[in-house]
Amino acid sequence: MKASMLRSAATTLRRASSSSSSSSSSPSSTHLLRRSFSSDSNPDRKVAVLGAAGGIGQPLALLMKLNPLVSSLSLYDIFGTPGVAADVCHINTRAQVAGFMRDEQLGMALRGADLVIIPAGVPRKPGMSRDDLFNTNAGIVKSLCSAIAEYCPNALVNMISNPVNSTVPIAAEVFKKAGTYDEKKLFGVTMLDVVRAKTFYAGKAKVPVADVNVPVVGGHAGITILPLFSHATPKANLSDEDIKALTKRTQDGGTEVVEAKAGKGSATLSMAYAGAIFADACLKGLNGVPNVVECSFVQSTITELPFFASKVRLGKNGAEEVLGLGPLSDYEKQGLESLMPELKTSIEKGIRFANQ
Ligand SMILES: NC(=O)C1=CN([C@@H]2O[C@H](COP(=O)(O)OP(=O)(O)OC[C@H]3O[C@@H](n4cnc5c(N)ncnc54)[C@H](O)[C@@H]3O)[C@@H](O)[C@H]2O)C=CC1
Ligand SMILES: O=C([O-])CC(=O)C(=O)O
Repeated sequence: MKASMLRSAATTLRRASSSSSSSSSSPSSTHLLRRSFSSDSNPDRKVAVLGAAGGIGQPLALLMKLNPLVSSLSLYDIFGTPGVAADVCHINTRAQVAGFMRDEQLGMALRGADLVIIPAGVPRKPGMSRDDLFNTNAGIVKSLCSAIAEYCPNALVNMISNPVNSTVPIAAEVFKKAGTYDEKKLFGVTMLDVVRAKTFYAGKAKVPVADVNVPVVGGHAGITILPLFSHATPKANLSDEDIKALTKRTQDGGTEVVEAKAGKGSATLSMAYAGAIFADACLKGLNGVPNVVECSFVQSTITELPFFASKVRLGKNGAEEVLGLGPLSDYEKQGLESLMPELKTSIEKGIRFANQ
């Protein structure tokens, strides 16, 4: 790629990144590209991706390889990882890449990891809900989390596998049983909801997308996804109808992609982007960068539910602070009330499964 083309790609990505909900400058693939060519002065960090040969796993592996905060990138799947690792490792950036396949190599993939990202499991087809994935993905997540407890109990875990509203509680229970649970280190990745809310808001409000911040709270399925457009910046004078339409589109964003892919899976590229941004925020937190704030589904006391997505301050130990919801509009209050029963059921389903 010519230097001018690279500069232009980096500029586009930098603009996208500056719209993060972080109260400081948030990371992004912008950074990932721009800083790929800078010095290796950051501390060593090992990142493991479980499900690395999949639709999300492959582009996520690429984006993590571009991240200068990563010194070691471990790619694990039940098949296909030697090819993905051979491909990605030719990129002339800092991270040393290794591919691992099948159960017997899972320990090696995980040992020493600072951050484990889990996009392993089946995606939706049209007509399915995320909860329809539970029967397959719950078992996958449970066994991967048992291995994390054994081989890298101190790692941060970024859970992408659906249904996130249940897989995060499953992971928590597995870690509790193993005696390794630290609520600060377990994150359900809801960043794609934030990415979508920002994109849709910018389009409707006609403001530069790079400047937009929108927190998204609750969970990660249908009405449990609650974008707080009353907190959106820059402020815009949108009608109640506009806000309703934006909320619905954000809640149905995953389904929009599932239907467009017509049986070939769900969001992969936008999810890899969102996952890479969230992982980068976690690494920045671990490295002591101040004021890194992103939304995530975490153990929480801000509502009566044990897990809830909201803004989280990331630090050296993971989730240093779970931020409250702040004032809500009447429409958001209604949305919050409506989502609680469904989210409660999904959380309890995960906890029950893990304790069977
Ligand atoms: N949190 C979020 O916002 C989003 C979550 N997702 C979820 O991410 C998951 C993955 O989606 P895709 O990558 O599109 O699916 P995919 O089917 O393309 O890839 C999944 C990968 O997981 C691997 N896998 C299966 N069992 C495994 C195990 N025990 N250990 C390691 N790897 C294993 C498969 O071999 C495959 O390569 C799905 O559950 C999907 O619903 C998707 C989009 C957004
Ligand atoms: O909709 C799905 O099944 C995948 C997903 O979680 C999303 O795209 O938000």
